[in-house]
Amino acid sequence: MKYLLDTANLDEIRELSEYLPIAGVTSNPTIVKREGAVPFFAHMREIRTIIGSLRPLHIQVTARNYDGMMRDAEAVFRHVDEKVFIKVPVDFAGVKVIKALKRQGANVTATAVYGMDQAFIALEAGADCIAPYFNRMEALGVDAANVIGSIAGIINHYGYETEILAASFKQPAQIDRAILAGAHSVTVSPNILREIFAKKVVTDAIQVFADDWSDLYGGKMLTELDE
Ligand SMILES: O=C[C@H](O)COP(=O)(O)O
Repeated sequence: MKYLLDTANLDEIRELSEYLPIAGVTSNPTIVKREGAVPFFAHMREIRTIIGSLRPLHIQVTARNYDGMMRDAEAVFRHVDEKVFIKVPVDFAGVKVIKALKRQGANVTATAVYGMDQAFIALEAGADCIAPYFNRMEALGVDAANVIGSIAGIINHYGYETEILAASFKQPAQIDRAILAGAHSVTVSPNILREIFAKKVVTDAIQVFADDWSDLYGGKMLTELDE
């Protein structure tokens, strides 16, 4: 079970990967757009510097056809590095790209997955990761946990090495459901991750501990007590 950051914000990546067990970083063009028209490859190289070479960095192609997506992938390899997971939307052309990149030995993430049909084809095309869009499926009335559970079942049944990298979360409870359904990893925006720790019951409980300690020892910290 791994948590990735679904953001291109450098400050957030620095802080959250220092505090939380963050396994990598993902983005897509919409996420990059939130940072403004940054120098794209330099920005991605900076993310790589922050997370290091061992944690996966997923970067999405932007072209709409096979040749363009392959050129996008080559540009990412040239300007960032060859370990990047190339995120490829699972449309008709995207499946051809997934197959071709896997023949080259590249790391590939199949994205924009809204159902089992796309996921099963991406599995068979050899994708390393499949990114089902949890919240977007729920918004369509699809049982997202069931989709993830079914993909996980097929992966286990046939022995695929592909991992489910669940994406598109709008509430912490959706992350829980994706993991329980069988997602190997989840990619989550910084604000949703922070929400996990901002629950009032949690902050209240911790404050009571602090208040009780302060009452007991007249405001002295544990390290200020006599031996
Ligand atoms: O790259 C995939 C994103 O996780 C999609 O998230 P979103 O539904 O919040 O745009």
